Amino acid sequence: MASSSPAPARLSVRELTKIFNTPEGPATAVKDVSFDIAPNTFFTMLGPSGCGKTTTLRMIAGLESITSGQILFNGEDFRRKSAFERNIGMVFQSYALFPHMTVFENAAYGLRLRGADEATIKKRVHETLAMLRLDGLAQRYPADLSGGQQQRVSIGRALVYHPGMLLLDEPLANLDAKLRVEMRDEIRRLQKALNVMALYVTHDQEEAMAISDVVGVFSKGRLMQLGAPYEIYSAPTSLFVADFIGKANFFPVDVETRDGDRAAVVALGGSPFAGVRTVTAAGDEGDWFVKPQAALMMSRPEQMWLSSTSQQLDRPAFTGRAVRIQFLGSFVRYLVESSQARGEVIIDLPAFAEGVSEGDEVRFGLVGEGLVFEEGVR
Ligand SMILES: Nc1ncnc2c1ncn2[C@@H]1O[C@H](COP(=O)(O)OP(=O)(O)OP(=O)(O)O)[C@@H](O)[C@H]1O
Repeated sequence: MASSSPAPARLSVRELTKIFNTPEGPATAVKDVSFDIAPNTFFTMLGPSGCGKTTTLRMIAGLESITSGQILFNGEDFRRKSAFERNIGMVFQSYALFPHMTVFENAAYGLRLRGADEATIKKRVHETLAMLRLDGLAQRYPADLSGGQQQRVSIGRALVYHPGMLLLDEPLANLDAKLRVEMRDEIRRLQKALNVMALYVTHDQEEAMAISDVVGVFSKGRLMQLGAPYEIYSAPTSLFVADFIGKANFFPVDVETRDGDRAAVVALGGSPFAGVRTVTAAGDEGDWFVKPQAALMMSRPEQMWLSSTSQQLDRPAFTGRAVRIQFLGSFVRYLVESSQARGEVIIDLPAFAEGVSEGDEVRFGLVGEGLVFEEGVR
């Protein structure tokens, strides 16, 4: 007979929209958001304040009604289930522990609600507290714990009944920087050990990159891009994502010719570069960059070279002035002012550039191709 173990849970969100009625009239917080998350994935919703990530999470949790769209978990329509029936573990920034209950009772809460017997409760709570290295603190009250310990208890409380999905809304925001890094590694370790899907909300892009299998970048209620951290960093599909994730250098260019996805561009001052065009909105399959057309070319700081003006060059270059040189341990950062760039240029090199001091005129350029975006399309 075939094994009867349930298929691992998959999440599908379809054209999810949330419109709030506010005193100023209807306000769209989430607009046509769709994504598919594979079983056991650590998925992070990332974006600036007010972009709709918390509202999306709350709709999945059943804490917020849905204006339109669909949420399917394991093929089941979540709209037909109450928050309780969705069997979700939830962790909040504020911990939300019960102050009058011990650590043990806080952790036991979800099991009691589900009618578990005392022996099961004892076993599961002890297992969970041990996993979170809280075993010695079971009889303490939340007020007698550090912030990090309180957050561990709230994670334990969410995991103890083996939820189908773990939802975390900025869980580390109240912790100091060092503890945040420790806790994010621990959350990731637990999620992988328990094989549970995690949906995580943060506005901290480094945290999102470090913890996630898949990141969804949100802006103004829309999902702008979904991908592995490496993908959204190295192949952003919009100016917004290019700018929001990591550091980026932008150069105004004219598109001279194009061939499929590739463009030959000319920078201000006449230097020719090669670029890969990246599209953003739907519906731009047709003509793009009717030549010559203004665009922006993007490159990451570690995808740049830099040299002193005394060196002979046989490749296209920008010119500028190195206004600041920072030794940052594993790399050296050059901040360059150039009339050919939009804003200050950041160039990260593995070692000091020969013959370049602060204040010197420099030449610099892209290693390989840049990404070319239509200006203004974000
Ligand atoms: N109950 C509500 N009534 C009216 N508007 C709301 C409500 N909740 C959220 N909003 C609005 O919806 C938009 C999205 O809010 P949401 O909290 O989802 O953003 P967020 O990306 O999680 O931001 P933050 O990181 O600041 O929490 C915002 O403009 C917010 O003001």
